[in-house]
Amino acid sequence: MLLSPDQEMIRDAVRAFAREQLWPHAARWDREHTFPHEAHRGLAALGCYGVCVPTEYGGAGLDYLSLAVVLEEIAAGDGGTSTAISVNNCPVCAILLRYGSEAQKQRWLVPLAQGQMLGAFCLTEPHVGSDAAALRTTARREGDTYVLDGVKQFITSGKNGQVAIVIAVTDKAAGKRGMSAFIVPTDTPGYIVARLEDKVGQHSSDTAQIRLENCRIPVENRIGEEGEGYKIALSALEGGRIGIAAQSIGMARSALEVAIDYAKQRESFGKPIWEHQAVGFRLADAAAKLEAARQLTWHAAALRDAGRPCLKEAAMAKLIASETAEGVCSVAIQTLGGYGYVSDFPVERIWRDVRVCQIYEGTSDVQKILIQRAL
Ligand SMILES: CC(C)(COP(=O)(O)OP(=O)(O)OC[C@H]1O[C@@H](n2cnc3c(N)ncnc32)[C@H](O)[C@@H]1OP(=O)(O)O)[C@@H](O)C(=O)NCCC(=O)NCCSC(=O)CCS(=O)O
Repeated sequence: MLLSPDQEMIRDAVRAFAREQLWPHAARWDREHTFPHEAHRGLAALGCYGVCVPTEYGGAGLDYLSLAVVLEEIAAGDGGTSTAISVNNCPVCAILLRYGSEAQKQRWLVPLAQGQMLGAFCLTEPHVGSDAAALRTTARREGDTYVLDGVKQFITSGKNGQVAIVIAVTDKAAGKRGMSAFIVPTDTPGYIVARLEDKVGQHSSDTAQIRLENCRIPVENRIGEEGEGYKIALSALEGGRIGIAAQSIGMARSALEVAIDYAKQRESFGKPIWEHQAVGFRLADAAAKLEAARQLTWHAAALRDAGRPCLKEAAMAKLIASETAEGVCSVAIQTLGGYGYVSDFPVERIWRDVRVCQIYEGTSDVQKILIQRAL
């Protein structure tokens, strides 16, 4: 698949930003667990917060292929930053765009797409991950308000975000049709950041456990009708998975570039290790697999842009890209030998950052469920 001249221009602009403003700082953000506010402001100014949101709602008015390109470039600069931006785009902005009322779009989508706010998505719970229909968090209607109670787990930007979309049970007896989606500003009393997870990687983005304790929000913050929450969540995850696939590719691409540079400089047995077939073939293999994953991802994005079903293709893209990316990072480490395993070089960090792409927004096994169903 080819990018259009406009998509190439967008790629080049975000790539330049990522090379100058993300990549040089990523190791320090990782070490110091820093959320890079300044870099986020720069990415927001570039239109990265609401890539597929129409311009009348504050977005860049582009398509999913452009979003995939943007996320690959951000991830090539810093994995954790790409995750926060990915979640903000999809599921968060995507849900408000597709299911939000006009008033909700004006109140929440516009600032989220412009980057004045950062969004979080609260589906997963401590005891409920893949089986997303088994949620326990409840939303009880009381007059003109809903009162939310429960615990949400592994929430990207749960602390640094200003608004969260929360999926909660409104009618237990109705099962999958008994869940609803709500907009919860994170400064609402009862929205409690219970803890920040101590993660293997992606230290530049916060992952929080959120306790909702008597958290009262107005009825107008419900998205869509009561009972539509599960469908809203699953439909948004479809697009989100294209984003995670693209991120995986971006992170792995950077690791591969480091490995190629190293292999061309490092000498053993009288010549650069690049000239040893064992090393060169390993890197060639990694580059080929990465390009295949990119093409699968772009294909899923193009289907979505064409308004065609892409549930299976999005699942395939996430499965293949995230698993390929870990393999490519491992090859990069192998190429650097001992130096690949220490923090003097970036490949161990990228390997840590990319590992979670096989887990969040649906594990590899969940992607296989979706693919198998479509066969
Ligand atoms: C494992 C699952 C795939 C199982 O799904 P189900 O079998 O329970 O769901 P269905 O019965 O197929 O669908 C229910 C309902 O939704 C509609 N639906 C489903 N997919 C779509 C779609 N892509 N677009 C539109 N609508 C859709 C479907 O038609 C049904 O509607 P009706 O009832 O017929 O009207 C599923 O549970 C699953 O995906 N599990 C994984 C959950 C997951 O990814 N969790 C991670 C969450 S985010 C996270 O990790 C935190 C990181 S971050 O901060 O984002």
